[in-house]
Amino acid sequence: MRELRKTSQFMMKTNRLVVIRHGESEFNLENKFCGWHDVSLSPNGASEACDIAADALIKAKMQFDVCYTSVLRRSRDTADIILAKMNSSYVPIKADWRLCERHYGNLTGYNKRFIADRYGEEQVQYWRRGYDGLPPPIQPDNRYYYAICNNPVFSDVPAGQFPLTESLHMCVERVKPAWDDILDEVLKGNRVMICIHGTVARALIKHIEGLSDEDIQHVNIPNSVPRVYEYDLKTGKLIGGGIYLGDPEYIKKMTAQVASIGK
Ligand SMILES: O=C(OP(=O)(O)O)[C@H](O)COP(=O)(O)O
Repeated sequence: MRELRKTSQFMMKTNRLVVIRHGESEFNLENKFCGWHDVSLSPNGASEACDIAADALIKAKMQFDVCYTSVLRRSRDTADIILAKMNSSYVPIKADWRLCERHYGNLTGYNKRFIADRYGEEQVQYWRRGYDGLPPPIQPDNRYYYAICNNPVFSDVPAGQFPLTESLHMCVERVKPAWDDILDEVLKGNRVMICIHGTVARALIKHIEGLSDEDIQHVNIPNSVPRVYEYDLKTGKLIGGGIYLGDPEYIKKMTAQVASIGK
């Protein structure tokens, strides 16, 4: 991906878009698969949204006209915190179920190390990062099954489309129509922030950047680090970006932590 432009060349009219993963959640802290379970940010996650995400956006002099989130509270709360710190709480937030995290099936709620010890690291990494890796469907005896099925935040999910598990591939197909709506906003010149989740961000990034099924397996998204894209408003083409805002050493460390199965 090319670098963002530093100066206005040939009077090209462009618009920037930010994709960001929510701050650390309670399940991120406990190293548990989360997916469609609706957990809160950890105290550290709320601080990250304020001190890492918002500060990076303020430093880069970014402002927004509209923000997209999933319907899950870790995504919405992160957007609220960022916009408040930017003195931009007036920015409308559009919560869209199609931007929810990948449904982690029956892995939901389990510690990743526990699952790796039971099924082996190779199998777990395939479930986590293989493009067609499909965890076993969630079962009624999973302790989060009823909380997920009965969560009213999912009331907009059309009948027949409520998943019991999802691969990254399925997540890409779910996110494409939502992305078409978002790209319309970007190309109208509205400044958009998308505040979402690790795997649905990978689905979006694969689609936006045209990454191969193989290459996306190696992409890991740290919490609370803004990733910027730039579009040519005349042609509608992506002309730069996929660039993180923030301290490269911090980003490298946090990305490695996300890639790891952990303890
Ligand atoms: O729900 C999740 O992502 P989220 O914390 O971004 O919402 C996943 O549990 C992240 O786990 P993974 O990085 O092993 O795919």
